[in-house]
Amino acid sequence: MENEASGHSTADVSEEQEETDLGEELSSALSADFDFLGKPYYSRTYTAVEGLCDNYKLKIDTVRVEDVKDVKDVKDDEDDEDDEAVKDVKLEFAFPLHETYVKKIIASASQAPFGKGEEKKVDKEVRDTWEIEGSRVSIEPNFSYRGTRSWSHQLEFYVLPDVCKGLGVPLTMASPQLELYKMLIYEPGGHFLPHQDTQKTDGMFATVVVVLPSQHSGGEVHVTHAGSTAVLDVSSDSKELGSVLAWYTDVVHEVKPVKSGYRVALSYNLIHATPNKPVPVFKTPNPLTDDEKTSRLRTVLEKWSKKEYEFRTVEIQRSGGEVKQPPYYAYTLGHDYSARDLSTGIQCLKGSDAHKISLILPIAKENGFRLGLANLKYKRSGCADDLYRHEEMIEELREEERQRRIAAGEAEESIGDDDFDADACGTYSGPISMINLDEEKYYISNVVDLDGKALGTVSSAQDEEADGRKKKKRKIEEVEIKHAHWTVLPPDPFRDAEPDEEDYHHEGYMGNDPGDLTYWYARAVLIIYHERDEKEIVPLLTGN
Ligand SMILES: O=C(O)CCC(=O)C(=O)O
Ligand SMILES: [Fe+2]
Repeated sequence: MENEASGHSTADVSEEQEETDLGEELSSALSADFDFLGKPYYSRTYTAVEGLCDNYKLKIDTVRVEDVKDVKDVKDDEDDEDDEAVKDVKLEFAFPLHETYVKKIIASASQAPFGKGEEKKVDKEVRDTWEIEGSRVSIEPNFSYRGTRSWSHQLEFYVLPDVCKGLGVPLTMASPQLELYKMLIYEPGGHFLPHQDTQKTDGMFATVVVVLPSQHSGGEVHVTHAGSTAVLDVSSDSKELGSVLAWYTDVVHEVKPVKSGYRVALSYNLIHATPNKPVPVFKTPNPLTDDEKTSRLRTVLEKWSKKEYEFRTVEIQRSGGEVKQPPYYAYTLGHDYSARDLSTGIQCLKGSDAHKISLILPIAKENGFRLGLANLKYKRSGCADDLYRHEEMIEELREEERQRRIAAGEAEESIGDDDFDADACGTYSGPISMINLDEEKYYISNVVDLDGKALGTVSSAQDEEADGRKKKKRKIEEVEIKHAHWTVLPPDPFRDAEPDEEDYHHEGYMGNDPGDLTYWYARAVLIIYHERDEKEIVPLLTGN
């Protein structure tokens, strides 16, 4: 669509060159759905070399004896302080967990209930599992191996990155947190029928289970998502090796009965840690792989970097001058961000935008491109269809009056202008649309780099030094984007959007002029340009 924002009417310009397709190719590469990264569930066994649980010991605080009826054999050597029926026994076990150890652990465990929220039930048909509160369980380095790092280090450096990658959790977000919920022990026959996990705390979006080294067979987890089921079976190396299982909370899962041995696991809640950001959800796969999508973008940027695309030049016939396409693009993002958000740079980005830009950034950097963020405003103004609407309204009222007269048996159904007072009907106040587009303009403001620093400013220290007048000048208002039909991607991004604001003026229906209608749309954009063009680009984007 040709538009006023170019500053020239179509009659003034003629295309001088073949249309370049950089804008089109870039738009298509950037519009790819980069969201497919993972699966709704994940499992892996850590190798002997990785030794997830080697050199660690399991430590359990047994409960106060008086609180537990069926505690079997937790008695410690240094026995009772008489009437205080309190035992604060700490049990410690090295891995792998032998049967005798597990029996001791079970002695201070209780039957795990199931159910939603407050309503918890124990029913061994549904769930036959022993459990111990997470707060009573810890894994610590075994004293004899001094160099061993903390268990939380193992979680942070092995388990969490693996699980996030497996589940496709965008890595630009602050890492989600693993919070120990329960220790679970399955004896032979132990199982849990199909269910979904409830969200136990705010921001919880997945369950992570660390299956500790303890020999068993059976106890595989069947996970079902979108109609297909997979089996997560980590029992074969369970004697020596630790494993991890994970699934999003909307995945239905079942723990099949343990056939032999003991399945001992730590269940963790995986909690989204970034405030005000959407909780990760599993995205439906897109037919193109991520690699294909990123390599398509890489190809476009490499070609652009090597100047293999022509930017457009048009001749202004009347003056004989020339208009050149500015060498940058503004690609509309999925979410909107305030100026304040943008001042934090890449950190403000939400969900799919965060993910997309984190993938684009290294490719852009490699090829000498700079990325920025900005607010984009789009204004469309034209004529309102108020005259037609008003006319329609009068027609409807006339028809109602005609029907009334027929029903009342009044002589004539035809109503002339004279016996129907249109003025008395008031003004039309229903919905109004635009019937004639007179002008459209795009404006850009708050252009920042990915650190949130305003484009064209040198450093915040220099900002401080600048006198008031200079500062004011730096405070960039809105700059009109000339040739927006070349620069803004994807083309015509607001075609199907609802306006964010609407402005309507009319003179009253007695005049013959329709009202003026203006629609405003706002979105954030990703700015992309080659570093060699920075000098040319900055004034265009900042007005300075
Ligand atoms: O033991 C497991 O692997 C999973 C247990 C489970 O599904 C649960 O605690 O909700
Ligand atoms: Fe579960």
